[in-house]
Amino acid sequence: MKNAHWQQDLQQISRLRLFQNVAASSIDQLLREFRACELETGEVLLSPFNRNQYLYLLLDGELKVYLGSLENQPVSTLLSGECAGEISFIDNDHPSAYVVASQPSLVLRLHRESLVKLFNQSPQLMQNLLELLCDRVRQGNRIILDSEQNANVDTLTGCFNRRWLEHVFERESTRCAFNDQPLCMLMLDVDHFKPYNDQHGHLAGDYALCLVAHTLRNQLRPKDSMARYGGEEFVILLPEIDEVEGRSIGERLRQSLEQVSSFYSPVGVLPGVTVSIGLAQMQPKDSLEALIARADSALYSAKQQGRNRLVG
Ligand SMILES: Nc1nc2c(ncn2[C@@H]2O[C@H](COP(=O)(O)OP(=O)(O)OP(=O)(O)O)[C@@H](O)[C@H]2O)c(=O)[nH]1
Repeated sequence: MKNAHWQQDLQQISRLRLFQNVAASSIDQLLREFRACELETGEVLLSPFNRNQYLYLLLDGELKVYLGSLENQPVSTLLSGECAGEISFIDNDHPSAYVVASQPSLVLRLHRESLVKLFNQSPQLMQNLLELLCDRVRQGNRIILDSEQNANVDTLTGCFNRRWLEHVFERESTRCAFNDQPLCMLMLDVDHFKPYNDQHGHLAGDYALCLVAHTLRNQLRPKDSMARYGGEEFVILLPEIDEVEGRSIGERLRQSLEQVSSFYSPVGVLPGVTVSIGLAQMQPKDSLEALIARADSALYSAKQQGRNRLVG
């Protein structure tokens, strides 16, 4: 990082979030504590491995924020007017993220020794700093929520995955048991999927799985839950549905796929697929494992009996 010559521009400074509503007379005095520096593209401004002593204000250019590793996707982009390093500037600890210049950038930096001076000179500036910190906390929470959600979603089909099924079963089984309501599980497996892949290619197989997920999901109620349980296996939870009704729902789902003789995909027109289905109704005190074991054994029978059918 090189020191830069910077022509003080009060109008530009008063637009910075940190200086909003700070009296112009104070800004002039406060700015004496700041130094201007230039960053080259790719230069690492903050790293969790180096203690940070500075608060940075981005005047020009762009900074990217990375969590964990520089190999990851950036979690946010800082544009001119924004701050970097405020957390480690205040708690005098290591930064929690990498901040890297993604363009040649100009920053103003402030050493933490000046913190007390700022505190005395401008309560408004300290309030702005606190608001910036609140933004960071909220942004961090959003990142946690997003990554939690991604960890629950299967990237190929957009269905929820096995991890999420565990979570939702806990909730739905407790709710149904409490309300004295039944709960049914359907376990579905695509028939002859290995030969399908062998004949049409793995990518075609991927599109067939998307077709299955899309066709099934479109027929479910909002309170039903569908997860991709494994490669070509899906699990559906039907709260407040008993075995009899579950059978007719499963049968309807099976038929809806049977009726798709071919479908359009980015690799051309492909034949449809059928599914075999195992059905099981939750028994009192059933664990997810126990219910899955019964649905799986019914599915095995459906395969044994010739596939493209429902057993349970
Ligand atoms: N294209 C694709 N194939 C997958 C995916 N996950 C699993 N498979 C394939 O699914 C096939 C499952 O084959 P098997 O378990 O032998 O069963 P099957 O050929 O469907 O036969 P039955 O289940 O007995 O009707 C394997 O060839 C896996 O490679 C995936 O995400 N995409």
